[in-house]
Amino acid sequence: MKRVERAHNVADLRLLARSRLPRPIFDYIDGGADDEVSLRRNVTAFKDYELVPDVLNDVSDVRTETTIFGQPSRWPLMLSPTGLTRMFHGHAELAVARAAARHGLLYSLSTMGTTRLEDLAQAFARPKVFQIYIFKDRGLTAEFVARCREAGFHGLALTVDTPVAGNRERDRVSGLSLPPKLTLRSMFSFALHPSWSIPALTGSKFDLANVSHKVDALAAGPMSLFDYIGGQFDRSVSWRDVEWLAREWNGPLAIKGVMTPEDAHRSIASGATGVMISNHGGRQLDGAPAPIDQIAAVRDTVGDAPDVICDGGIRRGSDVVKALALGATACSIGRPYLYGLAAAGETGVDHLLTLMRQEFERTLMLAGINDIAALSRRHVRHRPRGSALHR
Ligand SMILES: Cc1cc2nc3c(=O)[nH]c(=O)nc-3n(C[C@H](O)[C@H](O)[C@H](O)COP(=O)(O)O)c2cc1C
Ligand SMILES: CC(C)CC(=O)C(=O)O
Repeated sequence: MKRVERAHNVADLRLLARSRLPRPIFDYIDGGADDEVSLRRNVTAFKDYELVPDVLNDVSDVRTETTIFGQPSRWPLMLSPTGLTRMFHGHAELAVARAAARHGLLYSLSTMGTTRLEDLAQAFARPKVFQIYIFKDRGLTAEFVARCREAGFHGLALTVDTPVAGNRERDRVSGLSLPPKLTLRSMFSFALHPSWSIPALTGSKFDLANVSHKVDALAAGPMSLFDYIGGQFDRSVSWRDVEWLAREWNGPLAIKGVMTPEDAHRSIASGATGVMISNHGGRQLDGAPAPIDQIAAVRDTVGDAPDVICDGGIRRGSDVVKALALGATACSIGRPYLYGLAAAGETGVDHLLTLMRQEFERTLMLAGINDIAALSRRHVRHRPRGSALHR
């Protein structure tokens, strides 16, 4: 049995990823902003919800299919956009997208991805979403819309929680740069991981494939992520941009990084078809609430039609069941699939998606649910930590 197949859950895959990657690269995936309060809370908040089961409901056939961004999905999970994916494994975004396709799930490609959107589209016939960061060069945004339409992307996600880079102290300590460079502190860790380091430092590319034709910031040599974001991302982004993008794209559009019912309402009023409730996996505003805790209020405000996607902290299939019961259309994951990718490439992502799917289906059956449409708020009960039921 391969080592990755002995991983029984996301936590096991995380440990495998940690052993495979030089520490600065692992920390870039794993870390969050400031004191990492939101990073931890995103995960633990799920444990504050109990699942209240029904029984004797005939769960021999469980219906899990749904629609996200107007596209069919085998179950209510999608893969969030992550930048710089080639740093974690040489097969990068294509490996993740292929595994997602095998599982009948939507994949999202980041503006800051390391695969051209056209190449991804060609290799990935399944429904796909492009995530947009708005650069100071506004021409890029209009270009993305045209390129995505031409390449056959089905939806856009506009990330709005990154006007500046969050203060990721693990990256400051490790001296993480684009592309990675050796520092005195990191040299030892790179030397201990030759299978990562040799191809990485001697040739494989960290090309920001979708923007590098216009933004040549890295030409002068490695720079920190903080400097890159500070130099390139547009801080003046506002609701007018949402209205503009919704008009230009005229298709499924989610605003990623919305945390409140008010902003969710405004997103839909501005022309978006959905929101991703997200604090960027605790990598931006530390102290922001956990997405799971915001779902019910957001759903109550926007009504039944818009996509409400819970993004952040999902580590078990049972977490997806809880989010759906509270009113989410689906959940989206970042780190879990990156741990799988770093652990074993496409096989690792595949294994992760199999594990989460099994957990999801098992939880539904144990909770007496034979159709996800039947999940409702009576299936969850909020029991904040400290109750005797929690460790
Ligand atoms: C390494 C890494 C890179 C990320 N890059 C992006 C990105 O380019 N664009 C974006 O909108 N979100 C990005 N995110 C945030 C994810 O899309 C997602 O919101 C987050 O990972 C969800 O939390 P989770 O990791 O707990 O699942 C990134 C997250 C990680 C861990
Ligand atoms: C390259 C970055 C902007 C990707 C990102 O959003 C992140 O690291 O959280």
